[in-house]
Amino acid sequence: MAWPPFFAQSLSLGNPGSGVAICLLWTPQERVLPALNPDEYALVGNLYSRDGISFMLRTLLARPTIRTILLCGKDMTGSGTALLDLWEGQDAVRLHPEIPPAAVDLVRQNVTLHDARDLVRPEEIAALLHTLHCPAQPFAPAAQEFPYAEPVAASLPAAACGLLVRAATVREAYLHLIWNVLSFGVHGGTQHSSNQREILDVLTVVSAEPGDPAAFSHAEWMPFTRASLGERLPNGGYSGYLGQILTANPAEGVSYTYGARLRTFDGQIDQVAAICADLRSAATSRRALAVLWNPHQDAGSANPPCLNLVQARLRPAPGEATPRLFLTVYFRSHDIFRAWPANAYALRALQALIAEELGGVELGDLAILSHSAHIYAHDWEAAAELLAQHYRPQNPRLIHDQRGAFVIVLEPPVISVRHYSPAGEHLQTFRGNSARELSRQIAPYIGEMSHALYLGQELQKAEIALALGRPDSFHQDRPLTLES
Ligand SMILES: O=c1ccn([C@H]2C[C@H](O)[C@@H](COP(=O)(O)O)O2)c(=O)[nH]1
Repeated sequence: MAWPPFFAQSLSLGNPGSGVAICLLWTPQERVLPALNPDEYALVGNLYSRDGISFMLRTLLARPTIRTILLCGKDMTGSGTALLDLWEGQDAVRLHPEIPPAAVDLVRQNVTLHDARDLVRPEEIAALLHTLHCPAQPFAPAAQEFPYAEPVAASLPAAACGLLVRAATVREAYLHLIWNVLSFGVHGGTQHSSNQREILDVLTVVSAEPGDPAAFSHAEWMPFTRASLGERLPNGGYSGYLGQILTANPAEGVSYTYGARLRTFDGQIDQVAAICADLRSAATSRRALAVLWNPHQDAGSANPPCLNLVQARLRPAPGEATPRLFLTVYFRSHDIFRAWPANAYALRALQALIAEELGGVELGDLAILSHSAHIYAHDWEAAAELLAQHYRPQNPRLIHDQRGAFVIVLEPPVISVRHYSPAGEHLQTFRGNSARELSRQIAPYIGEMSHALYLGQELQKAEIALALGRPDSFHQDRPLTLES
């Protein structure tokens, strides 16, 4: 059996006859090892995370001759404190479930932890080690090894609030949203019977969904039919769900419609007409706004509207001269799986209707801010199945960075990086000696994660070509040509 069984490359072996292991926490081994006498320890390693404690136990049990652990080095993330807590009998650390409690007890009872946390000076660690005379002495009759299963996390860590999702169409955005809520949504109860996963304040920006309902990106696998969404009628009206949002016609079986709130607020105000009038009188207006929350009716109501605010803006898109019509909406509560796409299509139709009223302006982005973006527990399985069938992560090379492009050129002894706008205008130039230095300089100007990863790889290639004295071997987007 190979020992150590895990992370062997990250551990330094000394004298198998010693019963001492040194845990350096976050302090680099290469700083400390030169000062130590390798006869005086069996093993030196780090402990960066709480998960590492399980691997430490596995290593000790796989060759049960280590009787003292010298715990020193910088305790950056509290992993050292967690280790001590475990030795003191607390159950605060989640250990790998395959390690039986009896095996954990065996280690705790037979291996002494020598607490010298935050001792970082190599000479001081060496001096302390010298005082710990502890030969290898078995504390168990045989080695114990346990199976190891990769973890499957139920929910991944993320910021408490705020997520930006960009997509060309409602269909594409819908799949991204489901993936995000299932992956990062916080589990919790609701006022309804089912539990949910929820992200707070998700801003979804849809840039290229057609405004004409006949051309919507609807797919037959969405949880509502194309027929129920409705269409534009020859008389200028709308049928189905579109009718409920764009017209004041009452709908059967619902206590209110968004259309009634938009078109006849408090029984009288046509807020869509008001938005159009406002933008017609002042194209730069920031006051073209409709509210759907009516305090007279909604405070304390059992069924208040989820869509609360709609704002329209006329503004040219970057690099363009003529204004487009942008629409931003706010939902206090959004059922991402069942309601989001139908809401999004109807709002795109509303955006198109306002643009048409304003003389046929082009559509800008539709921005939907969902305060509570959730998927109910009874839909988790169907939502996951939908992803399995239809969600393909985007090819990072095809994601367009609206903050521009970077061209890397070697000008020995420096690397130069030219920043261009999406329209090809040269904006600024950065110069530096290493990939790390340039990464730091350009990071604030990169708009997409995939673009940052790509540039990191290209910069590293440029640095290697420079270090090898072969600047000719570097061409951005091509492998290094070192053979010739
Ligand atoms: O246009 C709508 C109407 C309703 N809902 C969902 C959001 C919530 O899941 C539920 C309303 O529940 P409360 O937030 O009021 O508890 O309906 C939407 O997502 N969009």
